[in-house]
Amino acid sequence: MKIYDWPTGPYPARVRIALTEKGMESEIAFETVDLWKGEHKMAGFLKKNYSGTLPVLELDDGAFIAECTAITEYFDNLDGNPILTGNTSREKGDIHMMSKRAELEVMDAVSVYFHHATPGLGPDVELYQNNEWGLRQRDKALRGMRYFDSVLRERSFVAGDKFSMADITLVGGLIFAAIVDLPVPGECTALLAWYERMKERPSVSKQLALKA
Ligand SMILES: N[C@@H](CCC(=O)N[C@@H](CS)C(=O)NCC(=O)O)C(=O)O
Repeated sequence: MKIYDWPTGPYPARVRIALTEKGMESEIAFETVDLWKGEHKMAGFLKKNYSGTLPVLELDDGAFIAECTAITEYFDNLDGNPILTGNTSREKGDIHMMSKRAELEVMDAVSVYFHHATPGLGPDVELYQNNEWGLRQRDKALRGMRYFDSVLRERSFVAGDKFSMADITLVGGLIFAAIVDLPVPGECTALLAWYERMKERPSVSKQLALKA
């Protein structure tokens, strides 16, 4: 199996963290696609992933799976021990909901801020930018951080009492926020404490040690 990615990219980080949690990294070959050169928007890559984003998993039969959540689910179920995406219907529902929420309210919002209200990947790649939309999404991300702070005041992990894909998604959001200099508001003490705990996990610390 092969993953097309950008090693320090915040979305690819989610899949790399999941692979380390599953102990599966050695089973995967990684191929870098240069975001700064816009290689992810070129015709050859768009055949692999219509959305023109990283990461993308290529299976041994030549099929492609895009989207961090889909790739994580695929790996998590390969060994019949889905520790990241849930065993029971209830766990699966809670994890899916909270992971989606971490994407919508934090990670994707930070991404829109990066692509629209900062230079993003540069003028050759960012063909349309809307500063006002980007700034609104920055504010949405900050509201999302406050929401997750309230969640983490009540529980140890994003989707309940166990580490899951939902934690990985929120970690990805905070990795991206740090890249774009969007700090977690200081009053979000539960979110900040949770993030410190996440950084103690080998999967997360290994990812954070990678340098751009
Ligand atoms: N919904 C996608 C988003 C992936 C994504 O935005 N990846 C970033 C890499 S860090 C990317 O390809 N950005 C380039 C762009 O949007 O032009 C997923 O979860 O995999």
